[in-house]
Amino acid sequence: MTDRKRIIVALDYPTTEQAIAMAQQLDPARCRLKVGKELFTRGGPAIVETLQKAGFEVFLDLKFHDIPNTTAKAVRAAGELGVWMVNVHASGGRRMMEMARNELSQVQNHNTLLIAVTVLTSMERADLAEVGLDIEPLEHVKRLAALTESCGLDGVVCSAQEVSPLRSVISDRFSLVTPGIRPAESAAGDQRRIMTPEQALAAGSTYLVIGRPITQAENPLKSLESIEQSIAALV
Ligand SMILES: O=c1ccn([C@@H]2O[C@H](COP(=O)(O)O)[C@@H](O)[C@H]2O)c(=O)[nH]1
Repeated sequence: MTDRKRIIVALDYPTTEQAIAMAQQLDPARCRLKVGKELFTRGGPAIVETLQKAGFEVFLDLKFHDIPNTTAKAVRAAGELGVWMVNVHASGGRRMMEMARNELSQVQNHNTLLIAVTVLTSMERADLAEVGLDIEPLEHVKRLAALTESCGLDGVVCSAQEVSPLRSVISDRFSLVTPGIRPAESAAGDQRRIMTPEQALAAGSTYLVIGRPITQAENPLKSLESIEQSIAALV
C-alpha cells in the first residue's frame, strides 16, 4: 500500500457553508473528503466541484442501489463529475455491478474507483435477521465482497472488524474502505461494528472513513491531528 493518505473525512453537514468551512481547515495533501447523501442532496454537483477545485479528491458516497440501467447511468454521471471514488450496494447483484463497471469504463479519461457497500456498519446480526438474513454479518460481508471482486470492481465498504478475515477471500489489490471508525474516547452513536483507527489500519484497512469523531469534535482539527498521530507508525 503506497497511498499514505488513508483518512477520508465524512463531510456530513446540513449546509454547504458548514461543509466548505470544514474543508477550508483541512489539507488535500493529508486527507480526502466524502460527500454523502445529506450534503449532496443540499449542495448537488456544485459542492463536489467546489471541493475538487480546492484540491480535494472526493468520495461520492451515494450508495446507488437500483435496477442495473439506472445504477449504471448514475455511476457514469459520478465519473463525469470526476470524483475519485463512487459506490453502489453490492446487494444490487452481479448484473447491476457489472453494468455499472462497464458504463464507468466508457467515461473518457476516467479513473474513478468503483466500490460496493457490503453490510452497513450500523447493522448487527439482529438487524440482518429482521430483514430476512439469518447469517453473521461477517459471512454476508465475505459473500458480497467475493461477488464484488468477481464483478471487476475496485473494492468494498465493510467494517474494519471484517478486514482481516476478508483478505482470505479477496486479493491484495482490492480496497477495503472502512467506516465505523471510533477513537477509544468517541461515542459509537448509531454504529455497531466499530474499531479504533489504529486497530483498523493494523488489521489492513485501505482507507478509514471518519465523520463525527472529527466533525462533531469541539476542535475538529485537533481531533484529526490526534488520529493522524495515532496511526503515523502504521501508514
Ligand atoms: O457501512 C457504512 C457505509 C457508509 N457509512 C458512512 O460513513 C460515514 C461514517 O460517519 P461517522 O460519523 O464516522 O459514523 C457516514 O457518512 C456514513 O454514511 C457508514 O458509516 N457505514
